[in-house]
Amino acid sequence: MTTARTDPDTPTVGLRLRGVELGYGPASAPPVVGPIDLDLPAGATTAIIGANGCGKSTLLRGLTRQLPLRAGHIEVLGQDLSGAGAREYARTVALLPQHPVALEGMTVAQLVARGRHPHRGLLGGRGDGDDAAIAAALESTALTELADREVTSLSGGQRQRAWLALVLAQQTPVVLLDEPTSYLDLAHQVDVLDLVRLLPDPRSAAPPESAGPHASRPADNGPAQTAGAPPAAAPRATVVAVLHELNLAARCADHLVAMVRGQVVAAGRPAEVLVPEVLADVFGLDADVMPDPLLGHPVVLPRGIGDRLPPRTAPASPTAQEYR
Ligand SMILES: Nc1ncnc2c1ncn2[C@@H]1O[C@H](COP(=O)(O)OP(=O)(O)OP(=O)(O)O)[C@@H](O)[C@H]1O
Repeated sequence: MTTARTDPDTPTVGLRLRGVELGYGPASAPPVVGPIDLDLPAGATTAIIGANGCGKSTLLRGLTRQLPLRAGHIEVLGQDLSGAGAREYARTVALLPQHPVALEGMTVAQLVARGRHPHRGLLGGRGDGDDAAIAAALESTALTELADREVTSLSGGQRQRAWLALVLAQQTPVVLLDEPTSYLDLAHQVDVLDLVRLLPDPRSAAPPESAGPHASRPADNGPAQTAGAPPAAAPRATVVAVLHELNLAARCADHLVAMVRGQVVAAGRPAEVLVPEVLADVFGLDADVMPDPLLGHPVVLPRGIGDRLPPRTAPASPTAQEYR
């Protein structure tokens, strides 16, 4: 497993699952997820991959307590938060759901401000810290100029960034994202994932600039303590994202978890998980994998499914030079 830090005072496991089972309907129905034991590294980015319907979103719902555990327990940053109230939990763990819906008439700024609710007392008003967190979240998602627009009037990608801004404004040390890039163009996908994978842990005094959207990518996909951009004094948030785009997952995540039918079948660094045997197990996909020539992370080259494979000797394709 990838471990993010060596400091003995900070937990190296962000989320520790033991015997976790999740499901819908009567308890007698078979679980959709589990039982699973899983350690996700603290201060690092984990991507969960797997075929449609294998239980990725269900697992995230369990991690945010939207879905009660049928069995087992989850430790968050070394703590048992099972007895914590909803507000307290939401100060530690934030979720960007797969299909969030904004209220009609709500502006981007109003939506993002909802991320501050867990930080206020029951009668508490909005303070300077709230305004700063909202402004920073809008800026890092490039939405400052759209702050007064109604969320429902935005494009799919802008809307997705608005929801991400809400999660950023929540300033939690654990951030869960269910397909955060599904409506984004390629540049915004890279931008958003680079933003979230460098999110500072809000419990530290890290300068917010360390999570800037254009911060550079470490070359080797290594664990957090070797990542090039943030200084050693800026611990990162624990981020868990469901991602379908395997090459982006390999580029942006320190750690991958592959699921099949509610079970974890592989977990580790991208180069350990994205191998042809695992891709065949998880997706029924025949694929080659090779290292990215510049960044070093694995790149998946899908060849086909089962016996519907195209011929291996493809006709010569035009070179980049010929396109120019
Ligand atoms: N609210 C629900 N009630 C009953 N069954 C559900 C519910 N939500 C999901 N399921 C079922 O649980 C299984 C896992 O669904 P889940 O959404 O967790 O998969 P996923 O891996 O996130 O899929 P996708 O990649 O398509 O988003 C599926 O069989 C799905 O039909």
